[in-house]
Amino acid sequence: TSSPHLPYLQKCLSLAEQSPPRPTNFRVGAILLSRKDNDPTFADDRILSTGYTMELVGNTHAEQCCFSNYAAVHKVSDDEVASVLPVESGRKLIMYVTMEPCGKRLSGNAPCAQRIARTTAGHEGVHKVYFGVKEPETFVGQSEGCRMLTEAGIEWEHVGGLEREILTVAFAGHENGAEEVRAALGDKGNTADES
Ligand SMILES: Nc1nc(=O)c(N)c(NC[C@H](O)[C@H](O)[C@H](O)COP(=O)(O)O)[nH]1
Ligand SMILES: [Zn+2]
Repeated sequence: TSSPHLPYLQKCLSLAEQSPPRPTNFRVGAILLSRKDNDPTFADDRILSTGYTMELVGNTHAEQCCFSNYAAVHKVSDDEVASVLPVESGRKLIMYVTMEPCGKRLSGNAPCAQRIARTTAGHEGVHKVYFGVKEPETFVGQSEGCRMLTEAGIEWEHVGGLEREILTVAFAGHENGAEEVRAALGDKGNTADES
């Protein structure tokens, strides 16, 4: 039986495919939604925002665009997005991202794990993040995103099954993308089943 999370990762993958290919980052897609507690079929999910890498002007990440899009709709600056995220008893904020939120960016811009963690400063914020692959070591070596989420008290979970597709899209702008996909598939934590 396939995981109920896969349709959301599939949608994130479609978002990632809209990202302009670059050798200097990964093409990633993200969704922010509100989920009713104890709702096993996710029937009452409410999509709040989506984003993909470089959707917005500048060197922007998918999760960053997801928050920025939401902030813009609610007429606040990116830094104030936490103040306009919905807080409803019996519901939690969930994020789906094709790739583990970054813990460090070579550009020095604020990493997405930090942006997600900031939503919980003084607010309920994001409760859990589901992602389809760990960040490959290409740019920053061993990824720190999950550790940063844990430190912020935010749950996270790797949902397997779409690793090859997600990495193929992520690496599309890279010189030797196919080789990097094979290497990343070999990494522990991204071992796709042999199918
Ligand atoms: N989760 C995630 N979403 C994205 O939209 C994206 N592009 C990355 N990519 C992570 C990678 O580590 C950084 O792209 C490099 O570290 C270069 O940093 P910049 O992107 O130039 O800030 N990761
Ligand atoms: Zn990021």
